[in-house]
Amino acid sequence: MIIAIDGPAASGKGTVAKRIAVHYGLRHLDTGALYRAVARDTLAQGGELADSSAAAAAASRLDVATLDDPVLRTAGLGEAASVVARHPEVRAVLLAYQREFVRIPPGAVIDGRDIGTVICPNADVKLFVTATPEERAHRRFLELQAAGAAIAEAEVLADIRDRDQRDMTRTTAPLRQAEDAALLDTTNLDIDAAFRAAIDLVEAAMGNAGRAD
Ligand SMILES: Nc1ncnc2c1ncn2[C@@H]1O[C@H](COP(=O)(O)OP(=O)(O)OP(=O)(O)O)[C@@H](O)[C@H]1O
Ligand SMILES: Nc1ccn([C@@H]2O[C@H](COP(=O)(O)O)[C@@H](O)[C@H]2O)c(=O)n1
Repeated sequence: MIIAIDGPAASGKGTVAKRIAVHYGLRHLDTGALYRAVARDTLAQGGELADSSAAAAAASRLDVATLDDPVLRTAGLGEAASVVARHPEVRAVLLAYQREFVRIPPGAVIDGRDIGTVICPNADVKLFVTATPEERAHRRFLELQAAGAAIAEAEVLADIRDRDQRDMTRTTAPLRQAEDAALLDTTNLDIDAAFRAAIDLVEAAMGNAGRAD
């Protein structure tokens, strides 16, 4: 089974994806970490984020064992990831890894920006998780603050708006809801409520009537 989850930054898609994966005993892939790692490596190798050749070279050499590097969660690498993510050459290299990941039985829960539209257009279930920019900025601010980052909430909101704009307007694989994806707005839902709503949508898409609780 393949469950594809897309949505903008800090909408809660990764949190929901991880819990759905545990619930159904599936593997989980956070594809944002791939782009963050490519940005990290491009810079570490002395390249420019805007240089598609340097970024594609970093993508081809990517060591997926480094995807749990805590530095990937910093605000700067979120922004940097959205720059390398604009290069079609980078996306082509990462597409192969993502398709291979979901192909392994029993399937996977995979979250990102273009999963339902490009990576897994035939996924069994597609969700599009969203929330208002203000709510997303607040959540990301709390997360960064807990990690010890000194950043103002207004700055986080400005970053989120910039990133939304870049992700939605790029030519290759822009962020958008797939026509057959179910919408989950988590603005007024806490994590448990968002998870239960997500399970209801997954079960409905599979033709079942079960609940998470
Ligand atoms: N429904 C919710 N209510 C409150 N906080 C939430 C909710 N869902 C997630 N969070 C928190 O918001 C932050 C962002 O969530 P998460 O990382 O799941 O978002 P995301 O969409 O995967 O973000 P990104 O695309 O940037 O990786 C985390 O700190 C998470 O704990
Ligand atoms: N499938 C994807 C996933 C991510 N991106 C880009 O990476 C940036 C960081 O992603 P996070 O989910 O970790 O916030 C994101 O802003 C996108 O530019 C992507 O293009 N496709």
